[in-house]
Amino acid sequence: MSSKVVTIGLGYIGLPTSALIANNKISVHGVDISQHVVDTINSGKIHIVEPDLDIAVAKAVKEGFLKADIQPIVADTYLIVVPTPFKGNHEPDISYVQAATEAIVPLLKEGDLYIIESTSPVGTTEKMQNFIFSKRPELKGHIFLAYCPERVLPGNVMYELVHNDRVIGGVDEASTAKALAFYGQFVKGELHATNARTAEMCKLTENASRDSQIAFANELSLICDKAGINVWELIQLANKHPRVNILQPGCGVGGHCIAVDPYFLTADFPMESRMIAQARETNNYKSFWCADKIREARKDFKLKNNREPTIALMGLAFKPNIDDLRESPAKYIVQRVLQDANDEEYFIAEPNIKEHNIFKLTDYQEAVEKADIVAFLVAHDEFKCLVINNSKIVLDFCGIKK
Ligand SMILES: NC(=O)C1=CN([C@@H]2O[C@H](COP(=O)(O)OP(=O)(O)OC[C@H]3O[C@@H](n4cnc5c(N)ncnc54)[C@H](O)[C@@H]3O)[C@@H](O)[C@H]2O)C=CC1
Ligand SMILES: CC(=O)N[C@@H]1[C@@H](OP(=O)(O)OP(=O)(O)OC[C@H]2O[C@@H](n3ccc(=O)[nH]c3=O)[C@H](O)[C@@H]2O)O[C@H](C(=O)O)[C@@H](O)[C@@H]1O
Repeated sequence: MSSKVVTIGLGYIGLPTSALIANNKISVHGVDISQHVVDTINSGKIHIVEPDLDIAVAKAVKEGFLKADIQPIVADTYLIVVPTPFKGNHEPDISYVQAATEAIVPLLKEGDLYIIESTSPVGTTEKMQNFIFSKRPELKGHIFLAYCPERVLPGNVMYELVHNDRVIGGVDEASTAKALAFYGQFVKGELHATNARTAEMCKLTENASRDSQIAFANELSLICDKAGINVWELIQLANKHPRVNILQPGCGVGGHCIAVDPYFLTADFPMESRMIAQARETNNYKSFWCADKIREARKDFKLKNNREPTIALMGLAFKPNIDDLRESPAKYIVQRVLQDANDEEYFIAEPNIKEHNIFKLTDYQEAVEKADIVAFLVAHDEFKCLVINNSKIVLDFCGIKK
């Protein structure tokens, strides 16, 4: 049983995890390189948006079980929850995991448990094991190392952290057993034991699988557009088959997970992961295609009406009903269509954010009223209730009217 946990990285995953552990009356020392993050948490507040997280953090800090700091301290369990982005060439960047590990190497002692939760390329846990033992050879055989990926869905993190099943893979059986006992203290979902490489691969598989399934839906949308078939109706009908379950097409795939993690496979296994790579390309191409459709609609309108149209671009977030713009296909489309246009021809609407440092935002109802062409990029709930005058041209890339 853990008496002291150090979590490294207090973001969307590290902070909720720290609060959950602390609220199970286990002392947590949360570490982040951002002084703002540390100060905010120590004042009992939060720096990210996630339902019920504020209550969990306030309680944990007030009761003295959660403290944030810039530096780690001696503990018996260390959790690595730092970002794992990709570099410009789509190669995984594990430098944050490396830096976080470096920071705790001097603190490690016999019997300690080291766990990586960050989404990582296959072999990362073994790489960190080798790194730790290169610095501290006397720890060989005396500490436990494991990988346990996080699967929570933003917006429902506090529930899923407790109730989701977890896949836990140690570098050896003793490490797996030790990590299972750790998570058993606060997870109610089932805990599945495996080895570290399989656990790493499992996380990448889950997100690559979803990416490929969305690519299939996006490919269908391209075929249907050419064939003059309503893709939303088609998918609804196909899904009436007992063994078919097609996902929804959209304007591309965004967020910092599904649009990123499959590259961790294509970078390391380029010859073996051609379908996964193709799915990434299909989903990226879909955003490009949507931008071109908007440009075409603009040209057609100009030819028919002898004037430039006004265009409403509806949504900037990477998926419905959130304010997160990371890797957002809608944002990419807006940037692309604005390249060859005058700002005054466009109204950009994103009901989940108040202002943006690059785009001038317009109220979504006003945008629709003023526009000749309305392009729906994100299926936000607000947009579904809009009544649109028949005189307007509607480009529905996300199934608003399905
Ligand atoms: N956000 C999500 O929905 C999910 C994320 N993941 C994975 O979890 C990992 C963490 O992601 P998020 O929490 O979303 O990232 P985030 O960007 O919200 O938070 C990471 C935090 O780590 C801090 N940090 C960076 N380097 C550090 C260091 N050397 N020492 C201490 N702190 C450091 C940053 O200042 C930041 O506050 C990533 O690998 C991500 O792919 C997995 C499942 C879901
Ligand atoms: C396999 C899986 O469902 N992974 C989840 C995913 O969270 P995320 O919010 O990124 O996933 P998402 O809701 O599928 O959205 C990703 C992107 O895909 C698009 N999307 C999604 C479903 C669909 O039918 N069509 C579609 O176009 C969304 O609009 C968005 O742009 O990635 C998370 C992560 O790994 O960080 C993971 O924890 C979550 O459980």
